[in-house]
Amino acid sequence: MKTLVKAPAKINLSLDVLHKRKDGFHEVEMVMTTIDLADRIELTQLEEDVIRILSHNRFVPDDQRNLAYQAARLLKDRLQIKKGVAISIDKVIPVAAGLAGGSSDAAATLRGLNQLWDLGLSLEELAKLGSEIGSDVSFCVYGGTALATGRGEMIQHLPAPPNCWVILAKPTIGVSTADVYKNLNVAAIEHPHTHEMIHSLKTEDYDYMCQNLGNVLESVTLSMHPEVAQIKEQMERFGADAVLMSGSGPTVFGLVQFESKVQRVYNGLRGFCDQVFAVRMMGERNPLA
Ligand SMILES: C[C@@](CO)(OP(=O)(O)O)[C@H](O)COP(=O)(O)OP(=O)(O)OC[C@H]1O[C@@H](n2ccc(N)nc2=O)[C@H](O)[C@@H]1O
Ligand SMILES: Nc1ncnc2c1ncn2[C@@H]1O[C@H](COP(=O)(O)OP(=O)(O)O)[C@@H](O)[C@H]1O
Repeated sequence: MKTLVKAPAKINLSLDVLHKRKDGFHEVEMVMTTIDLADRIELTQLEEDVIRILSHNRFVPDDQRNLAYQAARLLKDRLQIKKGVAISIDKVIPVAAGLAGGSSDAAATLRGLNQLWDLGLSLEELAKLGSEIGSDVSFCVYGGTALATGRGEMIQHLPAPPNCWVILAKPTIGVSTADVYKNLNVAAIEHPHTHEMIHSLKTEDYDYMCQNLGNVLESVTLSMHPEVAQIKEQMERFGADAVLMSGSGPTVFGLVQFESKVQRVYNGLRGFCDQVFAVRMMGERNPLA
């Protein structure tokens, strides 16, 4: 028995940090949306009681460090499932990029195993389990567009962003999310306009959405990796309507409303980065599986 699940990447249209919590995590306010750049996860039931990870990407761990492995382990332990699973990950989303690739693989594994093992869990129950794996996993269980608060695991659904293209450019460096949060000076934060961003989605106002993109982690990653600033400049120079770093980076995304401009921005970035993508926002939430 097999099931195939899509694991889409996310971008943060806005990312604010309110304060550092006693548990070491940061209290955040993030508007997130899924984009049409996805890993494909194939889950095959095994009679032997093991979890196997198969991936051709050398940056993806094939043991218990893999977030998809952790998702299967969590379901097996909580629901006392004795069956095994082979998890094959066709990796498309760049790794350690600020696009939640690992979190989305974990979320897709939760949704897929719910179906494969006929567990009957709701998306809410899967999202709650996912929050034990990582802060971004709950959002990835639902997909779509949402305001994420708490450490990222509290989800309020929002309307899909106005139709547009997203050009993504990832420099060869990888960024550690923990290091970026560690280097953030919470006292000096200039807060982005989260409520205005939400308003732009509710009123389907593309220009207002572009004006209100903001990410407080951007300046931290930029100071650690100046090449990210160069990519931002290129993206602006080639005509993207608005440009921002996603999550803790280093991926930079540019929004483009008209298809006629997409090729120009895409080609302009190809000379600077190996990994460049032109995709659509997904808008819609994930099906249960
Ligand atoms: C920055 C964001 C924005 O969407 O995404 P990425 O850049 O990783 O994609 C997220 O907040 C990342 O979420 P995720 O990658 O799931 O983080 P976790 O595994 O839970 O945490 C990794 C580390 O980041 C720090 N962390 C994470 C979330 C948070 N609200 N406060 C934190 O301080 C902690 O040091 C933690 O040990
Ligand atoms: N399924 C997975 N895909 C990618 N990375 C994974 C996965 N499982 C664990 N990891 C580890 O998680 C780290 C963060 O990866 P990723 O989720 O791609 O980035 P980000 O947190 O920036 O969105 C990587 O360095 C990698 O070692």
